[in-house]
Amino acid sequence: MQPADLARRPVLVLDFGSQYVQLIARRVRERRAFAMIVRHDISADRVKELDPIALILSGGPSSVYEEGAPKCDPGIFELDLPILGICYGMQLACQAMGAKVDAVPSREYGPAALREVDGSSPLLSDVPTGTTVWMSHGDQVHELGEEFIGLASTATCPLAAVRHRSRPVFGLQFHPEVSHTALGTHILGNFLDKVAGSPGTWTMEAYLDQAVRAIRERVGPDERVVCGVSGGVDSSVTAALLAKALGDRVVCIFVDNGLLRSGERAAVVDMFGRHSEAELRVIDASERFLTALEGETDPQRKRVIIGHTFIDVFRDEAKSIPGARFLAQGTLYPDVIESGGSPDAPAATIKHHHNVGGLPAELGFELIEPLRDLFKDEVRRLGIELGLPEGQVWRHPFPGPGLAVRCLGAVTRERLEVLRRADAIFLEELRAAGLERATGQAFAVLLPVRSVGVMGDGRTYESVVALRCVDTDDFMTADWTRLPAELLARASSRIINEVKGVNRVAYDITSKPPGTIEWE
Ligand SMILES: Nc1ncnc2c1ncn2[C@@H]1O[C@H](COP(=O)(O)OP(=O)(O)OP(=O)(O)O)[C@@H](O)[C@H]1O
Ligand SMILES: O=c1[nH]c(=O)c2[nH+]cn([C@@H]3O[C@H](COP(=O)(O)O)[C@@H](O)[C@H]3O)c2[nH]1
Ligand SMILES: NC(=O)CC[C@H](N)C(=O)O
Ligand SMILES: [Mg+2]
Repeated sequence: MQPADLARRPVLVLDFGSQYVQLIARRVRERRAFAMIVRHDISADRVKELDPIALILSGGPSSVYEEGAPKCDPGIFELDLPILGICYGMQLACQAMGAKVDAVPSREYGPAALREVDGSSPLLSDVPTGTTVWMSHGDQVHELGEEFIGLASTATCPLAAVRHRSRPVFGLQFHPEVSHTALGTHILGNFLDKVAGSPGTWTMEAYLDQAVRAIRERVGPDERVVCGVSGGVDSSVTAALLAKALGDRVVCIFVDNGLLRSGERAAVVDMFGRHSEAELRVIDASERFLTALEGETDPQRKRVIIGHTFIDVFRDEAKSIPGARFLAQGTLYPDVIESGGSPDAPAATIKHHHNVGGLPAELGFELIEPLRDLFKDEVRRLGIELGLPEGQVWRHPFPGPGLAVRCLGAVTRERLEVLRRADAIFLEELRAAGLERATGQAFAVLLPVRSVGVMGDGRTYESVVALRCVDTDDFMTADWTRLPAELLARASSRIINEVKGVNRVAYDITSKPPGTIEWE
């Protein structure tokens, strides 16, 4: 087997509803193995098809002894694959093989120190006694039965780590994936390297080779790929990847949907011209988008309208591109998860990302989405690997539905213009303060309310703009940026003075969760 193929064999993370399931996937990738999150009840047959090197059973809010608690297909324990159960996952694996699980009298949340560590076990190799681990449980394994052996304890948890006597099955009652568990990534690494035999070669370089090969296998010599580009990181990386795989059989399409920021169209065309060899077509579809959005105020319906209109525009343009069977998009893992996940890993729908949940049923293209498994920071590393310029790689994201999901309420040309000007001022001030690169994403939102003010001794009754700026690497979680008060003051005063129709500016101090980054 080629090293690249072995690198590509996944570690499947079975999702039992843990808050931390994404984090487990990230940690696995940090140890250079390829993680895929799948539903907890994935069948043993499907697992065999996916050909993983190991399984990780996540934690979860349920108790294994409750009616209706999520279970896995018992067949997965018969596949002889290395398995690591974390918290609920450990309780489930132990219960499935004869152990007893019960509620503990006092629940355990937060730090605990490991004792009686069996350092001869591969899982806990180089993990000293006294290591701090993070606990979050109200149940625990009481009687191990015949098949398991304890590997470590804490003051209140006699079985903090266990292993099966003869199979490569391990369990951790604590959470190795959270950063508060000292050596957590090391312990996961022990499982991957020493138990599962992971080659640790899942690098961005290996990913790139693999992705290029897969594209070449799919697209025939007379076929072409239409690639939606927005100037954003994800689509620029997608376009560069396609150009590497297919040369001039890629046609890039940038749609001006009338929802772009101030100066964006010219900047994108300029950047693309300087750094890409691929053909770029710019389509002015603003009339079409704004007409389709007329009178719509519901956030999900706005996204669906935009997703459909994008596809209509791509389809019309593809008529003049012979052999255009494929549409490429820069879809990332968070877009998929927030849109409700995939059949292998369903999740709650948070919002229809225009490029996933907002797509029409009949696409008219086959999709190529080489970044679908990646987080944003991984895409940025891939961009660097592909030689994209720094400015492009570190650009703040801008969503495909653009200003439509920041213009709360009805989307009209007039309201878009107000928003565009306020947004430009905020970004100008952020750049002037040298803080663009240090922050994850920043923008203005136009609220559908008016407030009373006093300007020039007279009463005003005008719109409110909210400013949002967040710190994040992966855009799955985020905290609001503690921007300097002087910067906020300057932005606020300039927006009110320079943008007619706005008399109040607010700063959004909500993290994600519970908020999302965008307001709609
Ligand atoms: N104006 C546009 N014209 C053509 N395609 C677009 C446009 N906006 C978005 N897309 C398509 O939708 C995909 C998802 O958009 P998204 O904003 O998530 O990614 P991006 O714009 O490439 O990167 P970033 O997240 O950094 O903004 C893009 O990768 C691209 O394929
Ligand atoms: O191309 C996109 N189409 C969409 O429909 C969409 N919705 C949100 N986003 C971007 O995704 C990231 C996470 O956003 P939320 O916290 O608002 O869900 C942030 O970077 C958002 O800007 C989108 N990008
Ligand atoms: N974090 C978890 O996986 C918790 C598992 C189980 N609900 C418990 O309380 O022990
Ligand atoms: Mg974008």
